[in-house]
Amino acid sequence: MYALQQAKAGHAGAKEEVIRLDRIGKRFDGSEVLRDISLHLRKGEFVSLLGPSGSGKSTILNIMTGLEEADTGTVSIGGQIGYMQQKDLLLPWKTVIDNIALPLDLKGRNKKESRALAESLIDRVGLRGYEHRYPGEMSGGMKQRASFLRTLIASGEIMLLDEPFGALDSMTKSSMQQWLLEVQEAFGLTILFITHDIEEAILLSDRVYVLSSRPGTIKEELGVDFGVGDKRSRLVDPKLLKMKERIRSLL
Ligand SMILES: Nc1ncnc2c1ncn2[C@@H]1O[C@H](COP(=O)(O)OP(=O)(O)OP(=O)(O)O)[C@@H](O)[C@H]1O
Repeated sequence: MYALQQAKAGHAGAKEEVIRLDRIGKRFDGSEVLRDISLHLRKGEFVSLLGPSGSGKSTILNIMTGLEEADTGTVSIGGQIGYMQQKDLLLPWKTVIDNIALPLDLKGRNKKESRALAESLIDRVGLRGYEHRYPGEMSGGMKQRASFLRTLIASGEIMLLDEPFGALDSMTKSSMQQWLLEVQEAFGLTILFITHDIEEAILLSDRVYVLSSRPGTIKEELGVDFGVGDKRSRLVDPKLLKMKERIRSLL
């Protein structure tokens, strides 16, 4: 898998573009859902799409992955995409390790090799000791980490994450955010992250696209650069509040 072979290869600041959408438009049943959406991601970036419900965020990811077709505009993708959808659930009758290896099984890969690869990465997602548990025996955060690893193993260096932490309580959410930044660093991932949560977008991202709805358009693209320390220090930075207010005024 490319992402694993290229671990630590990509970090924010690298310039190569891996995704570009140019002037995308989309209608469903005659109703305009997306208008003139242009955005890009550079290798190693963490970019968020922040917007109200119905602004077309999931549709944008569906267009990137080819699940939906744009009516107008162009899509360029330069890498392997992994897509973790909102409804991405683990199969309750399979153990964690079998759930993680499932996409490889579906691709017809050797079962032993698939499990060995899943095993080798289980520490990275903090699930050592839980490999043979069933999803029903695990917390929401653990299930999300297993689901994330399943997506990562199946695909590649670009991860599209549709509200992965939306259903988690605030303490779990905050530890998962930290975990995600560490995994991004370890695997050199490029991440496009959908969220409703303004603070979450600011804490995690290098850039944020703010969308408005009906139809979904990009209201603003904001660079998040507080200048000092790692992203965790943003939590206590006075600039956080200002930026939150600014984004709230756009929504
Ligand atoms: N396949 C489809 N057929 C018809 N309408 C659709 C389809 N997919 C999405 N829509 C509509 O397009 C609009 C945008 O949906 P989308 O799920 O992309 O928004 P979103 O910003 O991701 O919303 P949320 O934050 O609630 O997940 C909604 O009004 C939705 O009902």
